[in-house]
Amino acid sequence: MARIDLVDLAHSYSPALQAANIYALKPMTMTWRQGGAYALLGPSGCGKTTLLNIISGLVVPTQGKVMFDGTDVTRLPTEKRNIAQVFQFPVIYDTMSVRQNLAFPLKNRGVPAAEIEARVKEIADLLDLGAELDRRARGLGADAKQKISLGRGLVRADVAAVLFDEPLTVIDPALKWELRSKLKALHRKLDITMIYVTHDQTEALTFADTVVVMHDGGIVQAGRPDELFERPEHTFVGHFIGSPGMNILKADVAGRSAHVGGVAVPLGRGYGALPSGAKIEIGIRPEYARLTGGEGIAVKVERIDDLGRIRFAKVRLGEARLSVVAPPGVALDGDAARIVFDPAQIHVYADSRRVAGEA
Ligand SMILES: Nc1ncnc2c1ncn2[C@@H]1O[C@H](COP(=O)(O)OP(=O)(O)OP(=O)(O)O)[C@@H](O)[C@H]1O
Repeated sequence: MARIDLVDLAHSYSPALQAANIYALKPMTMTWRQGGAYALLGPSGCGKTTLLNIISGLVVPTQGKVMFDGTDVTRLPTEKRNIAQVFQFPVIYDTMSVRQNLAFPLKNRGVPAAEIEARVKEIADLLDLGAELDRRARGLGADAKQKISLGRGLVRADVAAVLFDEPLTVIDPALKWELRSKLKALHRKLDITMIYVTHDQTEALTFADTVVVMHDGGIVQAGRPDELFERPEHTFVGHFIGSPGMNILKADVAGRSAHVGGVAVPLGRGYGALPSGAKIEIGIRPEYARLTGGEGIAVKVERIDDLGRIRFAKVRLGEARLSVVAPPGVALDGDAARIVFDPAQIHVYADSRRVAGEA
């Protein structure tokens, strides 16, 4: 168990790339607290695996330090870092039984037999592998094999951290939900620092208590799932989290109102001088904008998507397109309609970063 500090860390994969100022990871400083459940979330190519490999020791960063509980481990090889890793595909011994597979990391470190037995049983029960303990791994399906991999990653109580790299990729969709909940329960019980890499927001939001969102080699926000939803610090977070994502609209902002395509939109906070020359946008989640029976801003409805529990309308406001809630009972007369926003839920962004505003 450890607290992990990344201090002024950055990485470029070669001197030539560095000379061209191309960094897979841009300079960052952050702390992963002991016992935290983190998800590292972002689209393909944003630098998640690079960051995970720097923490595990597979990659030495171009710049900066990795500290485990205050000790500099930047140049320490993986096997000396006392971490466990779970990859996309099962890493197990086919010829061994499930029990032997789970016991292996403990046996390797000379843990007493009675302790091994108890720990293997505990982990097997938590992962619903209790009935398979004496079966040979070879005969099991992909799901069960990956469960063994997860178990091998979690079986040691003394690890600094467990790193998961898209661990549920091979798991049947119906089982994914269950395994995610199990991992969360295991985290609560075991009090181990866990870092879970994924590009899937549902996986990240259901597993983690802190979601670290990466974009283009940098961390754009680290926060609780509700913070990412309610107060995205970067337009990328607004757009990437949520389904549909946040509406981001070009605007002119002065005081407590924004102008979007010539239409005035009242804001819940006041904005003094915004950085001159910056790109100014407002962001509003579809859940906080809705079609009305009469009042509000005139828009053109392009389509309605019925998601069962909720309906979203895609509407056009001048040049901008946005998603808004279409409440039950709101009758549409042709494609012309009106929408209202909840002013308290509108955020203002300057060059993609949220501006706090005054109450
Ligand atoms: N060995 C390498 N040499 C040069 N560039 C690399 C190398 N590995 C990764 N990159 C580049 O670094 C950037 C970050 O890649 P990385 O694999 O960390 O992203 P990722 O978010 O994990 O993506 P994915 O989900 O596709 O694995 C990308 O632009 C990638 O092309």
